[in-house]
Amino acid sequence: MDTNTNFTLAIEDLTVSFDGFKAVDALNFYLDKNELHVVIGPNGAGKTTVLDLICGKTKSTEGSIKFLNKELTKMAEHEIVRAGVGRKFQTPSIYENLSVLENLEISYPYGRGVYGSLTFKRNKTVLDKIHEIAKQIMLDDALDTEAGLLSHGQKQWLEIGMLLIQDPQLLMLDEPVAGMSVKEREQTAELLNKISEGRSVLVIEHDMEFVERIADKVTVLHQGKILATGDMETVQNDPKVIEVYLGH
Ligand SMILES: Nc1ncnc2c1ncn2[C@@H]1O[C@H](COP(=O)(O)OP(=O)(O)OP(=O)(O)O)[C@@H](O)[C@H]1O
Repeated sequence: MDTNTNFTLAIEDLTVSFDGFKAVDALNFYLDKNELHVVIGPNGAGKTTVLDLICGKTKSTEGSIKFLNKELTKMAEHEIVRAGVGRKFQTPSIYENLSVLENLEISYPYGRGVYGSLTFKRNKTVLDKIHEIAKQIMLDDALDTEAGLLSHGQKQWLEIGMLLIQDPQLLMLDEPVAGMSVKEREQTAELLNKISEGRSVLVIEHDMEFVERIADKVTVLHQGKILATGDMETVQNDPKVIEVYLGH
């Protein structure tokens, strides 16, 4: 695709083969600003691989991934992060022996890495931002708490906060509510709805009740291809989707 688009993310003809097996097969996928899009589908459908391709962890065999009209397929992982793509993996990668505040501070986009960040003086701009994010992720009362002492759900929120502080235009989350309590799921739904304002959010999720709560759009992936895409109701009532995924 050589022309510019208004989409935050425009994926065209994206294919990746692992020893001849196409885990993602000629995928076309578009994401708007302010859109929270959930990808669902059976195990092995290619969901994680799509996120791996976007963040540069896996290189495509063919096709194009344009993020804000920048071609990502030729960029290194750290360049993609700097361009404004944040990704949260299933297991949180927080620093357990640092406080919530320090975890957020380390992620602030000045200097990179633990030593780079901590040698900077805390200034008001940074602290204001940390407080703003902490409030958003419901950890403003826990700023001095050691991250290792947080609940499972709070750890997930902290990691989301560590991405938000970098203000990504695209945020990708892999099964964000796995292992969370009912209450934490509700709070996470609210959080995700809020953070999709002004940016694009791409979520992989299996919990259909949660998907229904958050999704502006849903795409069902099956054998590396799109089986259906649209709003939740359309997708849920699609006979092909019921057959390969929801009916089980
Ligand atoms: N690096 C790799 N090398 C070889 N095969 C791979 C690689 N990564 C993924 N695959 C294969 O590609 C297919 C899609 O995997 P993927 O993890 O993307 O599925 P998924 O939809 O995320 O599944 P799940 O819901 O189980 O996480 C699987 O058959 C998987 O074994």
